[in-house]
Amino acid sequence: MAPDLFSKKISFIGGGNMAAAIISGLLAKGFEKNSIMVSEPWDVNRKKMADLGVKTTTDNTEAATVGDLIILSIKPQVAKTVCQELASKAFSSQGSSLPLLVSIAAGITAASLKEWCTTKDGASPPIVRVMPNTPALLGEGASGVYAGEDVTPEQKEQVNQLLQSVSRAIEWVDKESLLDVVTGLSGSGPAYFFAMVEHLVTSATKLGLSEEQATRLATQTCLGAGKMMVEGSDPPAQLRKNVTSPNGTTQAGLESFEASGFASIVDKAVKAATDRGEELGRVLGSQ
Ligand SMILES: NC(=O)C1=CN([C@@H]2O[C@H](COP(=O)(O)OP(=O)(O)OC[C@H]3O[C@@H](n4cnc5c(N)ncnc54)[C@H](OP(=O)(O)O)[C@@H]3O)[C@@H](O)[C@H]2O)C=CC1
Ligand SMILES: O=C(O)[C@@H]1CCC=N1
Repeated sequence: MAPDLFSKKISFIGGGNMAAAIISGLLAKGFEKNSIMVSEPWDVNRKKMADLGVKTTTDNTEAATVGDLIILSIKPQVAKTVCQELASKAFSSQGSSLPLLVSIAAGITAASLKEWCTTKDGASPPIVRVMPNTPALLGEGASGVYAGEDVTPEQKEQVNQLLQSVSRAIEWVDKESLLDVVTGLSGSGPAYFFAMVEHLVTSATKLGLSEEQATRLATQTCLGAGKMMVEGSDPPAQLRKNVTSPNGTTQAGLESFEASGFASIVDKAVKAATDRGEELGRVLGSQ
C-alpha cells in the first residue's frame, strides 16, 4: 500500500511566500493543521503562518525534530547555515534514521545539501529537490522534482502526494541540472505572465481603456487562454492559429512582437533565469 502522506508530520524551515503557498494548498486538500509546524524567525511571517492555523516556532531544531518530512523553504543564501544548524542540533540526536529533506531552494544542489546536513557521526538525510511555483496556493502549481539515489520509492511516493496536493503538473527529472531549467521556466514563470499582464494593461490604458477595465479584460484573457491550453486538446500553436485571422488584428499584433524579437526575448529570459539557478548553486555551494 502506498504510504499515506496525510498521516505524516510535515515541518517547514522558513515560513515565507512559498511555504505559505504550499501550506495553503495542503490545508485546502484537508491536511491536518496540527500535523504542520513552521519555524520562522520573523514575527510578521510567523503570525501569517499561525493565522493559517498551523503550529509555529522560532526554533528550527524543534521543527526539524518533529517532522517526518522537512521542507527547506528558506532562501538559497541561508541554506548552508540552516542545514549546518539542523545537522548539529536536530539530526545529530536522531541516529541514522533521518527524516526526508525536501529542498525547494533554487539552485542549491543535492550534493551541497548532503554535505551541509551530515552529522558528526556521518549520517545524512535522504534528499529530494523540488522546484514548485506560487500557484500552488490555489492547487494550480507546476513542480519539477529530482531525487537523490538514497531516496526510497515510498519516500518518492510521499513527495508525489505532497505535490499532488498543490500542483497540476509534476515533472520528475533524472538529471539534476534540469531543475535549473524548470526554475527558469515554471518556477519563475508566474512572474513572466504577471509582467506580461502588467504591460498589456499599461498599453491598453494608454489607448483609452480605464485601468480597471483593462485589468479585468487582461487577467481574464490570461486565465481563459491558460484553461484552453490545459483543458483542451489542441497544442498552443494551433490555438494561436485559431485566433489569427489572415491579415487581421492578431496577425498585426503578433508580427509586431516578432519584429521586436519576441522569440529571442523569451529565449534569453528563460536562459538567464536558468543560468542564475546554476550560478546560485555553484557559488553558494563553494562558500
Ligand atoms: N517565491 C517563489 O515563487 C519560489 C521560491 N522558491 C524557493 O523557495 C525558497 C523560499 O522562497 P520564498 O518563500 O519566496 O522566500 P521568503 O523570503 O518569502 O521566505 C523565506 C523565509 O525564511 C525565513 N528565514 C530566514 N532565515 C531563516 C532561518 N535561519 N531559519 C528559518 N527561516 C529563516 C525568512 O525570514 P526573514 O524574512 O526574516 O529573512 C522568510 O520568512 C527559496 O529558496 C526560493 O528559491 C521556489 C519556487 C518558487
Ligand atoms: O526568484 C527566485 O529566485 C525564486 C525561484 C523561482 C521563483 N522564485
